[in-house]
Formats: sequence, C-alpha cells, structure tokens
Amino acid sequence: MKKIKIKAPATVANLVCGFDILGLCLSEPYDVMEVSLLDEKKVIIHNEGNSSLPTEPHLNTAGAPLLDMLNEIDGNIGFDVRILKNIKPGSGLGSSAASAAGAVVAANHLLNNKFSKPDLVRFAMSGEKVASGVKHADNIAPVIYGGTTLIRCIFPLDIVQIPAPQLYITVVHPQIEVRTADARQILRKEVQLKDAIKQWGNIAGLVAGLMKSDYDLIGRSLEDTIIEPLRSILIPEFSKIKKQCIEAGALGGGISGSGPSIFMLSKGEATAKEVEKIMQRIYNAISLHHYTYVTSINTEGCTILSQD
Ligand SMILES: Nc1ncnc2c1ncn2[C@@H]1O[C@H](COP(=O)(O)OP(=O)(O)OP(=O)(O)O)[C@@H](O)[C@H]1O
Ligand SMILES: N[C@@H](CCO)C(=O)O
Repeated sequence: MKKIKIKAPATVANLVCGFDILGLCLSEPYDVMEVSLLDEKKVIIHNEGNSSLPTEPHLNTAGAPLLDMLNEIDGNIGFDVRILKNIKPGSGLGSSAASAAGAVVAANHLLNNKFSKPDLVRFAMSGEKVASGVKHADNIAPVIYGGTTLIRCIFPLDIVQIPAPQLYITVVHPQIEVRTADARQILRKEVQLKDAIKQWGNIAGLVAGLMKSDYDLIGRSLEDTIIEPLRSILIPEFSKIKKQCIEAGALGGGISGSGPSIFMLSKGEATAKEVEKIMQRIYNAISLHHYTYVTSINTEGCTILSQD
C-alpha cells in the first residue's frame, strides 16, 4: 500500500469535569486526510480547505508527530500529507488533534501497523504541543481508540477505554476563535481542596455513570467548579444556553475542550434536536453566526475511506 485516505474525527475534550483526562470521539464533523509514502526522509504538508494553516511540517500539528515517527524508523521513507480541513481550528472540537492523530494513524497503516496505539498517542501529542504549547492526550486518544477515553496518566501513558451507553451530542460552534493556548493561560495554577474534592466526585461519578448506563448519574456529574467559571466568560450566552438546554431535557454539558463550542448530552435524539433549536434561537437573537451538529459517539475513531 502506497496511499491511504482516512476520516479524522472531531472530539470533545474534558467532558466538563475531566480537564485534560477525559475525551469523547464524535461521528461528525471530521477532516479527510490523504497520506502517501515518499522514498525520501521528509514530510510534506498540503492544506486544502484552510490556507491559513502552516505548511512547514514542524509547525503543523500533522507534521510534527510524523517527524517524530520518522526519527524512530530506519531507511529512506517519508510522508506526503493532504489535509481537507472541516473542523475549524480554535473551535474546541479537537481540530489540532484530528490532524495529529489522523496523520499517525494513516502513516501507521502504510507501515503495516508497525507502531502500537500508545506509540501513536505519544507521537500525536507532539502535535498538541505545537498547537497549545502543552502535551495533552484528551483529544488525541479518542481519535486513536474511538469512543470515550480516560487518560489516567501521560508520562508514562496509561489510557483506559470507558464503555458508554448510546448518547446524542448536540454541539454549537459560535464563530469566534478561542486558541487553546490562550484558554489555558487564564486558568489558576492552584486549586482549593474543597473544589478538588467536588471535582474528584464528579469525575468518578461520570465514569461510573457511563459504565453503568446510569443517565441520571451522568447528568449529575457533568459539573465543573474549577475550569468552567473562568473559561465560560469567553463564550457568549454560555449560562443561558446551558440552563435552557437542561430545562429542555438534556442530561447536561458545558464547554467543549477549551471552547468556544458548547456541547450537550441527551439520552434521545428528539431531545438532542430540541436542544439544537434552543442553541440556534439564542445565537440568532444576538446575530452571532454559528454552526450546530446533532451527532453520536464514534466508537471507531479514524476510519479508512480508501487505500491503494
Ligand atoms: N493541521 C492543523 N490543524 C488545526 N490546527 C493547526 C494545524 N496545524 C497547526 N495548527 C494550529 O493549532 C492551533 C489550533 O489548535 P487549538 O488547540 O488552539 O484549537 P482546537 O484544536 O480547535 O481546540 P481544542 O483543542 O480546544 O479542541 C492554531 O493556532 C492553528 O494554526
Ligand atoms: N484539555 C484541553 C483540551 C483542549 O485542547 C484544554 O481544555 O485545554
């Protein structure tokens, strides 16, 4: 095989209470990436659909992980990467991670699966370092493993797949850009013990709720007393959207990744669509351009579209 085309999906990181440790893979939106083998040790990046992204491999979140991968391979091979970007950078939907994880998954197929999934996460985290200055795997792991993932530790890597019941995810992406690097800058470095205790309870409750298909417990645990109060001020109408969506029957939700997208989880599709209408109504009322998605959990992560 010389060439492969894949879907690299969007993700929701943090899942409200699990800052940097929980993530969920979405069925939509997704980028399309085509990766071809070269007979020279180099990486070439072509951006299709978003010309503002860097083409220098070490500055592109797809390129940096592939350069790391090439450092661990003998011989004269390299990769030519075409990225058709549908997930807007700075959206909070894991745009940087889709490119980073998609690139290494595709390249690994071309190498007959030489590397393990934890190896791929390790390479792909270099992409997140390029995007936000920090290695974190909460968007990367769900793209590589699919479904819902817990990053118990990144050094050394310890990734746990969390089984989850069927859930519908409604996402609204207001057309403002929040760079993860900036959204991390505003966080406090210290956390009060009483807030940490509350957060630990919610993380454990959310994981238990997902594993037991206990929808009420999932809803009660979607609470964040540490990050959300600081970041939500960057997102227009955040509290109004959250309150009205929960009143309409959503289990709960909050900021997707570092924002500005907001996500809500619902048990049924009808509720998820009602939630979408509420999001649209609130942003239309202030004339804020936005995109919405009603989607589901993608249990496969990256999928192959074609290969030859
Ligand atoms: N292939 C790429 N795809 C997306 N962003 C890239 C890529 N290469 C470099 N970048 C840079 O990464 C930054 C976007 O990443 P950032 O983490 O801020 O947004 P995000 O991935 O949409 O958000 P989040 O991680 O909260 O979901 C931008 O500065 C962008 O130029
Ligand atoms: N956990 C990361 C996800 C965004 O990349 C954050 O919230 O900063």
